[in-house]
Amino acid sequence: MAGNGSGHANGEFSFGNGTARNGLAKIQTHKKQNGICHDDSAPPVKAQTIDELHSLQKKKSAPTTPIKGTQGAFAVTISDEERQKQQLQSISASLASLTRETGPKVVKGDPARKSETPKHVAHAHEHHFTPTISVSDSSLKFTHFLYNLSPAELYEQAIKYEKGSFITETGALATLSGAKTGRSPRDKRVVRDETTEDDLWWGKGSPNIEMDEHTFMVNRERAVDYLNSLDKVYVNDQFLNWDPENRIKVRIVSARAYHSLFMHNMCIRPTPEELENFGTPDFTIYNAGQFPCNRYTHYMTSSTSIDLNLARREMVILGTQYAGEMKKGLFSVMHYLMPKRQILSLHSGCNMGKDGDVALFFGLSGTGKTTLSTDHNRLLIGDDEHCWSENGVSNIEGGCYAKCIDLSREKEPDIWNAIKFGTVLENVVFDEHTREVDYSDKSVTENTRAAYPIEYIPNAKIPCVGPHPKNVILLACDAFGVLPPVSKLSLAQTMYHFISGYTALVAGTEEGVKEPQATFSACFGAAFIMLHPTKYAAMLAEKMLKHGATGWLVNTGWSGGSYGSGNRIKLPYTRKIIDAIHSGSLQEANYKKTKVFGLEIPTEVEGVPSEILEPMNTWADKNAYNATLLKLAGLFKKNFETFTNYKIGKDGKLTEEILAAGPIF
Ligand SMILES: Nc1ncnc2c1ncn2[C@@H]1O[C@H](COP(=O)(O)OP(=O)(O)OP(=O)(O)O)[C@@H](O)[C@H]1O
Ligand SMILES: O=C([O-])CC(=O)C(=O)O
Ligand SMILES: [Ca+2]
Ligand SMILES: [Mn+2]
Repeated sequence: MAGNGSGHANGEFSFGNGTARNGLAKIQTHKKQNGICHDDSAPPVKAQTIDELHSLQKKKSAPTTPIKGTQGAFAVTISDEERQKQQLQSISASLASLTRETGPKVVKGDPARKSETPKHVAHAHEHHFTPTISVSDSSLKFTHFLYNLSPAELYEQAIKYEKGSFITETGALATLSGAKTGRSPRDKRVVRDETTEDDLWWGKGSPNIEMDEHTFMVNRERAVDYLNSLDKVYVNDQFLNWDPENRIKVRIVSARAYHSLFMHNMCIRPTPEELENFGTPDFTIYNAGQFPCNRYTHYMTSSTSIDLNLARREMVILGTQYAGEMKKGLFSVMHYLMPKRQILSLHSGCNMGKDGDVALFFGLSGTGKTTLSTDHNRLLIGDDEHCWSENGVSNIEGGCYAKCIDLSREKEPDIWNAIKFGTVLENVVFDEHTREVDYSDKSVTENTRAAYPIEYIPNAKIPCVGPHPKNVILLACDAFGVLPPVSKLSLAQTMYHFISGYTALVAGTEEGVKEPQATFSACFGAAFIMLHPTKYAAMLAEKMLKHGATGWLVNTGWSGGSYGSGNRIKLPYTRKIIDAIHSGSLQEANYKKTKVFGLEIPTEVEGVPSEILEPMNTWADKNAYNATLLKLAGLFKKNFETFTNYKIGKDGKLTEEILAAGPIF
């Protein structure tokens, strides 16, 4: 009966009578001189009212280090007031309608906080504004903007206002991307004008579906009107590219806290000081994804349109809330801007050994860039988008975007541990009570994803830059199960496979793909390139030659049969293969040449059963193997026909070598 108020030694139970030694303590009140009772167990709070008490909870955040350029004798110091005003003007310019003289009033802050009276108000578009009765209602309303909110603030916004937002057991923000759970490449359009006409890759095989300037403006206005019709929008001002000389300033205007947090994680986060001096962005995204495009508009073939205008440096998103569109839209922009500066942009992961040896991991969606570049024994430079310049490599992004389907703590511990507070978890299924995520559940989609800042990986290399690559690893997830787990490539073979960009597209990342199927995607990312593939290929060949990098082809796909009968190569084996590439031991191995594809395969790799290194050994039916091998070779040949008329680089010799480096049968 312990704890019941009375503890008689003999175990007898009784209620205390108030005077007994062991009974309940008698309530004592201290009589004060004025006769008022005080609960003085703790010092009183420094507030007179509840509102005042709540106002004490938060303190004003401000940059703590001095702002660059304001310290010198001739430095112009602008006041906080002035800076706020400039920022407001910049954002109201972003939100301005291009057809109406007055837009909504733009104010900073959360409309839910009624007590905070806006300090500054700007009219989106202010020139010759004469109030007349013909002014529309939209010019009288307020649009609030929430500027570079922190993850904690965005969590609160998402949970309060966005259905389907939940905190998981480990603290991640689980969210739904809506009807679209993958990118929509058939709805990605690029404005064809005088400059892009000659610069860009158009026509067969190109990802750049054309649209005209006028249609872009129609969609832009539609997106801006939608955003302005809301009570509030989110604005992110961030950077792309860790190379300080080639850093790009981006602004993302979006309607959802989910989108703002996603981009907070995926782009490079400015310091408070950098944000103060941000100025005008180099590129702006208008994400009105909840709102469809208008099918009566010219060029529109569905209710989704992702429109890129390079001259205006703007992108408009209508009809899809899949956040990957923003990430990959900006990647397309980099694929245009960087080659203009002789810098090669790459759809690759990148990591570095303790001794400074850098490896690039190319591959289409789902082939293992994120999984294999996230390596406990190496420093992570980035998982998806890089630049290779005269100075070495640099990550374009500030975060990672990992596939989560069947994620396990054992096989991918670093990614597992990165799924914590601040991480966006898209389209996963979780227990309604414990909020434990079931990573094997595909009920919403196969393409479940986690977006987290790169520093969530313990051995991230920050700043995310490194020296010139030593190994260039081409990842292919071969659903046919005929490509060897690893082969060493000549430069010509590397170029052949880079231009081919083969994989079996894993279900889900692109809309409408339900099971693996053979895909060829030039430069392992045709959906994102803007120039002709041979332009990137020539740059890669030149850089690999100059810096003595070795090319490798790694099959992270099937072994022992095609999809359906064989199995995916075990991740621990692939990791062993990658280890041997990094350590240099695979360079020294004995090799033999395969039939048809002419690939050099090692006879031994430490930690990998030797019999799987030659795919034919793993197939029970050798005839089926040979037939499948020839079938795939035929698909390669057919795909490469488009490129046979192009010269790669200055040297005609390399072009011929590349053509000869494909399958021969
Ligand atoms: N042998 C293997 N090698 C690599 N990945 C494997 C292997 N077997 C299974 N996988 C799984 O395949 C997926 C690879 O996805 P990953 O996120 O690395 O793709 P990605 O190349 O980064 O694609 P994206 O560009 O779409 O982000 C992971 O879910 C991983 O667990
Ligand atoms: O873009 C996405 O949605 C995911 C990704 O990295 C890719 O598909 O290459
Ligand atoms: Ca990835
Ligand atoms: Mn990718």
